[in-house]
Amino acid sequence: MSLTITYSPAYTLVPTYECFNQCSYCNFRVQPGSDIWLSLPRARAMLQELDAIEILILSGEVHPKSSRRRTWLDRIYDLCHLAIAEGFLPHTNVGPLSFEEMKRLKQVNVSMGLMLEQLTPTLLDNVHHHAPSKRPAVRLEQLMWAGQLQIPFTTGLLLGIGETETDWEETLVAISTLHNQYGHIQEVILQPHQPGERQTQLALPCDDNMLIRAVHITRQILPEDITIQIPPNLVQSTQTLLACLKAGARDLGGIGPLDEVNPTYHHKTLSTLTAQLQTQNYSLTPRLPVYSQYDSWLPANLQQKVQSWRTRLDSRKTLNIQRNCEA
Ligand SMILES: O=c1nc2n(C[C@H](O)[C@H](O)[C@H](O)CO)c3cc(O)ccc3cc-2c(=O)[nH]1
Ligand SMILES: C[C@H]1O[C@@H](n2cnc3c(N)ncnc32)[C@H](O)[C@@H]1O
Ligand code: MET
Ligand code: SF4
Repeated sequence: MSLTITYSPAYTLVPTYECFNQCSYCNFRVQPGSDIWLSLPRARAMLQELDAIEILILSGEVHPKSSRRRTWLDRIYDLCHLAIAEGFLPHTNVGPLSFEEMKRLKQVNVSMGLMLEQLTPTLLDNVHHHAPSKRPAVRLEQLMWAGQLQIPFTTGLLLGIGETETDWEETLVAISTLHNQYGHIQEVILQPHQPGERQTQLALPCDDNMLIRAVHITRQILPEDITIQIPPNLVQSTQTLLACLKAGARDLGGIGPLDEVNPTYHHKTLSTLTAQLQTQNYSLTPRLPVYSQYDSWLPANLQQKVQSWRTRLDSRKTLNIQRNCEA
């Protein structure tokens, strides 16, 4: 029997690249006011004939006290609503939200996400010096609210931004503690930092051995029911990817035409990834952006859409098995 590795067939919509934070490793942000926000008609056009299930809504941030904050959140809500109307399942990751904002977006998302990055406050003196959204207390509170609101949640660690192994452990223990309380963390991303062309401060990439070590440590600390996700385009070799799987990673995250956060690091095609995984007897299979144990947490209309996607995926798999048997 082969071991199943999952990925989410995804397409990313970016409401705006403008962001009031300046994380020194970011290749995504532009100055507030210098960007034209994604309009609904343009988004509708982008969503035509996509081979995706998940729509990842990934955004730069408008300051919580700005007069434009309400318009920004409305646009995010409307984009999620549009994605659902077009037959997709939204997952929103747009930085910290107020409790009310999060509650509102729960109505139009099958899961949501926010990277914890790292809990250590030392990063506020360097990479996060101009990034108030990255204050550890603010992000921890987000994870707690998501639990209270019963939102299936994705979080993760950004690796190689100047933290120590003890910092990883501290962050992972905090995630475990919150999950033990609310049971809402479906997956944890181990995101190796990779330099791009636009970041304000040149920095080294996260070394592959460091990533493999992080997977080992993570598997030891996190509860069994949290899946470890590795973005395959950010590892430097196939060997490393296979070593991460051996160490306990089970998911490759959203795979689509463009990684908006790291646009210079392209994904391999699914058939290449499938072949590479097969050499070690892993089989690659698509999944939804919500793990099935959380289906009952979703609003009724979204439960219906998720059910029909599950049926579609199951029949696709049966077809594949039949084809393999005939071949
Ligand atoms: O294509 C990407 N997808 C990213 N995703 C998407 C992720 O791969 C999928 O949306 C989840 O697996 C949900 O199915 C994130 C989701 C989060 O909630 C938090 C952070 C990320 C980071 C990225 C990313 O850098 N690139
Ligand atoms: C959406 C997520 O993308 C991650 N992120 C931001 N910039 C980079 C980079 N250069 N390399 C890898 N990950 C990055 C952060 O962890 C953020 O929370
Ligand atoms: N701004 C959000 C965050 O950092 C999501 C996008 S980052 C490119 O959490
Ligand atoms: S990583 Fe997110 S919060 Fe930081 S500057 Fe980039 S878009 Fe803004």
